Amino acid sequence: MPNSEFLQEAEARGFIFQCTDLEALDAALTAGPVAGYIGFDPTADSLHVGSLIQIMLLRLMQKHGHRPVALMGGGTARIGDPSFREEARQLMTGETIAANLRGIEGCLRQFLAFEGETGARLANNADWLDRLSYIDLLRDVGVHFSVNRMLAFDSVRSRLEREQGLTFLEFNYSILQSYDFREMNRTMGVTLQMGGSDQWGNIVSGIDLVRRTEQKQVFGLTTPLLTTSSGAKMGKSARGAVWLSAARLPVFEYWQFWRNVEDADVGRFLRLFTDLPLAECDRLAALEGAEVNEAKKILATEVTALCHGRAAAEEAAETARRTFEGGEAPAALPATTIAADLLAAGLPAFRLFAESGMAASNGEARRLIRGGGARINDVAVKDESLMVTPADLVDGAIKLSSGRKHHLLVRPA
Ligand SMILES: Nc1ncnc2c1ncn2[C@@H]1O[C@H](COP(=O)(O)OP(=O)(O)OP(=O)(O)O)[C@@H](O)[C@H]1O
Ligand SMILES: N[C@@H](Cc1ccc(O)cc1)C(=O)O
Repeated sequence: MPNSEFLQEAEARGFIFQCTDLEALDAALTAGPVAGYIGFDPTADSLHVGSLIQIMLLRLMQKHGHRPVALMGGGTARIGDPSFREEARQLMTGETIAANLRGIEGCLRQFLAFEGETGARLANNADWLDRLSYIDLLRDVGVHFSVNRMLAFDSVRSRLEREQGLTFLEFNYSILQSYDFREMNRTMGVTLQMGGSDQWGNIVSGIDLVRRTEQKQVFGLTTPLLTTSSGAKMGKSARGAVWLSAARLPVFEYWQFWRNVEDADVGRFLRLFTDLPLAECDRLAALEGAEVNEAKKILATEVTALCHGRAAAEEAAETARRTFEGGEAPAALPATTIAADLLAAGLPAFRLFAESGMAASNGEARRLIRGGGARINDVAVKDESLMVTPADLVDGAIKLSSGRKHHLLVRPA
């Protein structure tokens, strides 16, 4: 059991996968404030819930009096991290990277407090990587890297085994991430780098560089790579990524994503993604039967409040309550099923009305929608081609209404 409060809570909440030297890190954290960083490449203009565990870990550091540093990879995004990726990333233009940086900074600011003495820090590695000169870099840093060792990392193995391989551009990525660690150690006193378990190779390379050139011990800590209980990579839904920016994903849909998690995930997600005390997470995780749904609503509201503010989260919860619990009790409504793969692929609203039997044909469904008489989950359908996907499921069903009196619950089967 670690002595430092940060590691104790990180462990209890399920954040820790691997650490390069847990005992020594624990001693450093116990001795005083530690600065630790996590890097985020601006590969899109918003972060998604896959990065949320990393953001929550930075918050946890801050809570326990340590200094979190969020590094935006404005420089590394020009290369693209090949770790565990099947194919090279599309190269991005300078304008795209600049726009993405603004979006990502917005996401990070939603979660971390950057003000004041104990505030988090925000950095951009373009500030130092863009200035590097090739031969100097090779002599200063390249000399400490063993190609044999770089090729042995799991994160690049599958690429090396395949014909199209790994470009020399990508091969340089871990050198630059290692350079970041050393640079931030020198200028900001950063002694810890964290990240998802896919970052292990890059993190260990950085630790090695600091040890060789600075004769200092620094640390690496990785989180598990989150999947849902059914094995899907966390963060992606049938509609694509679950984005943290409201411009990309409306707050209500974000709330819904958390409301619809699998029963077995409720406790784990409460511990990782909310600030609720552990005892409360355990209590909610132990609920069974219909009560699990109450726990999921609390999860959805708490997670949404951290990302979008409490008022927006409460509003989403209230919209859901009105939509699904407002009118008739959903259990009392007639119900039918629709092929699960049809819904998984997404289908236009008019087809759902026709497929489910709420309208006799596609034509009748279109007329119903045009006439303003169709509602999905109690929200009027204005566009007959509105795509309906599993993200619209609430308690496993989609409520269709035709006029005021005719309702039908549609469940995937
Ligand atoms: N499902 C996940 N669970 C835990 N950590 C994750 C997950 N997805 C991403 N991360 C972590 O978040 C940080 C940023 O991830 P990354 O840049 O690979 O995401 P991405 O590029 O948006 O996703 P993808 O690789 O699917 O395109 C890294 O530290 C990574 O390890
Ligand atoms: N390589 C990380 C991002 C990152 C960039 C620079 C760093 O110094 C650290 C991490 C990723 O792909 O998620």
